[in-house]
Amino acid sequence: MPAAKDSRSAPLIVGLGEALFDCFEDKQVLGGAPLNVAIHADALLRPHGGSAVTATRVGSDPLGDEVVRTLQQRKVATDWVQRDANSPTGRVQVTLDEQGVASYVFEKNSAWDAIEFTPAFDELAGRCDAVAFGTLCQRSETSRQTIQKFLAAASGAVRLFDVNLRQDYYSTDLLRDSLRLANAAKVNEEELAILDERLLGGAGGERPMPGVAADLREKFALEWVAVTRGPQGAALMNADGWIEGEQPAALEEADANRDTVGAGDACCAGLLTGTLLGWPAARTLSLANAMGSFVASRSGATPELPQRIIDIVQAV
Ligand SMILES: Nc1ncnc2c1ncn2[C@@H]1O[C@H](COP(=O)(O)OP(=O)(O)O)[C@@H](O)[C@H]1O
Ligand SMILES: O=C(O)C(=O)C[C@H](O)[C@H](O)COP(=O)(O)O
Repeated sequence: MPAAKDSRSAPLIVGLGEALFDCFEDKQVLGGAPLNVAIHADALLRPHGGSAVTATRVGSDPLGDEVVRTLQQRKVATDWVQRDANSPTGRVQVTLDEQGVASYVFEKNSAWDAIEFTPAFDELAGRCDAVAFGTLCQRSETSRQTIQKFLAAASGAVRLFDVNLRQDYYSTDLLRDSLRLANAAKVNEEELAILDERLLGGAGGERPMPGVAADLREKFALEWVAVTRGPQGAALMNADGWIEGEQPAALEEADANRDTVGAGDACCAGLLTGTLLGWPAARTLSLANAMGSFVASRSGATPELPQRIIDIVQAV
């Protein structure tokens, strides 16, 4: 795994992007990859004196208030939550299939689209140890520029591109540019096949995953490429080759109303935590799988972590 920026004892992770509400048929749940990563990573790093935050922008509306209130309840600092008086907090319509697998339709022109690269963001970028970002948070020209500036200022950090591909919001150029800004990537199987086809000249889905991950890693000079594979768990390609962790738990004892929303984000929190704590890749992947399967077994993206997961991070 890439080493943390230095051996500081209080690692700091930033989830950079849009905090939003996942709107299901019968409920509205706070989410958005950056917020999910921040809440989970903060809980994981706390026993080590570390923390995580989200750098985001929400409306000056009741949903924006709820974002701030939820972060406060989960003891995540809100200093980098910008408020926008002119545009609403983001919302996404989520539809679940019979397996609880989600598809998304995003509402346009949300507060995030006007995210500013402020001196406070600059200061945060300069001292964080890891930052996670995706494609969705680069819908507007303003947000694209803010992401670029933040990542340039975070040049010493682990910069994880979690592709989080939503079909309406990506172009090949955006994918290529994002991979160039990153030094690590997390994709699911479908995203890996799309990147193979679009950026590596593959037929898409025909080549074995380790080979595609190795080519992606080499082409974009990434330290590692993690591939999430649903119930098979995550694996990653780094300088040592293709590495697997302990498999995720089956979802037998899962909530009846479970959904997979946020499983990938929880996995990212585990990947970044293990990386910053200097763990071997296999152990990091085991934590990522424990996180992913726990969140996949529950409703919503940010259930409170059980003690058995905190025990994994606490054990030396
Ligand atoms: N059905 C499942 N059973 C056990 N673990 C799961 C299941 N679905 C997801 N996970 C865990 O969550 C991680 C992320 O899920 P996945 O659906 O592959 O990613 P993404 O949400 O990014 O598309 C997996 O690597 C695995 O650890
Ligand atoms: O921000 C986004 O990209 C969203 O779609 C909002 C969702 O709350 C999560 O991001 C779901 O993420 P995963 O299920 O882990 O892939």
